[in-house]
Amino acid sequence: MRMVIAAVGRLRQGPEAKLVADYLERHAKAGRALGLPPVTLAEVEDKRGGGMAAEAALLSKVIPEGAALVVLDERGQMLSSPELASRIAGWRDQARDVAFVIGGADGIDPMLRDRADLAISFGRMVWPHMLVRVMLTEQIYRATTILAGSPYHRE
Ligand SMILES: C[S@@+](CC[C@H](N)C(=O)[O-])C[C@H]1O[C@@H](n2cnc3c(N)ncnc32)[C@H](O)[C@@H]1O
Repeated sequence: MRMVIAAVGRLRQGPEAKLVADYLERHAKAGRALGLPPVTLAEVEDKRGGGMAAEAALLSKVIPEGAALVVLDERGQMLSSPELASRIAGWRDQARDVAFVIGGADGIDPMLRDRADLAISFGRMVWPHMLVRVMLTEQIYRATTILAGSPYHRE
């Protein structure tokens, strides 16, 4: 199993990048005993102004073939943290790769969005993509702690 976050745009050094690195490191440590791999971050950037279609083409190149495709989208489903944990455990148990996709300023091209296995919403409000990275990495770490039975997550 591989776990990838495929995101449009480059996250420069700063508080968001620090938080993302911290959650990814915590997930990597906690996930080892559970058979969960570290999450790799694949950033794509279209410098030619090709819009969402060009971004989707770049994103498709970094999404492993056959991976469960999870798009982050305000129109998606609002999962609980235990529900996300159980989805992740399911992909692990099927030895299936998973790719979480975060779009750019205009969102995710409908061609890519429509073939997603799952669309996750962090509420109906639109968040900046770098904050979505922070929230997603925290939720992946939280899911890992739920699977580990550690007290980080409390209902
Ligand atoms: C600035 S938003 C783009 C919003 C754009 N209007 C759209 O239609 O998707 C950049 C990316 O952050 C993610 N995002 C923003 N708000 C979100 C939310 N509430 N839930 C899940 N993902 C969100 C999505 O991946 C989105 O493509």
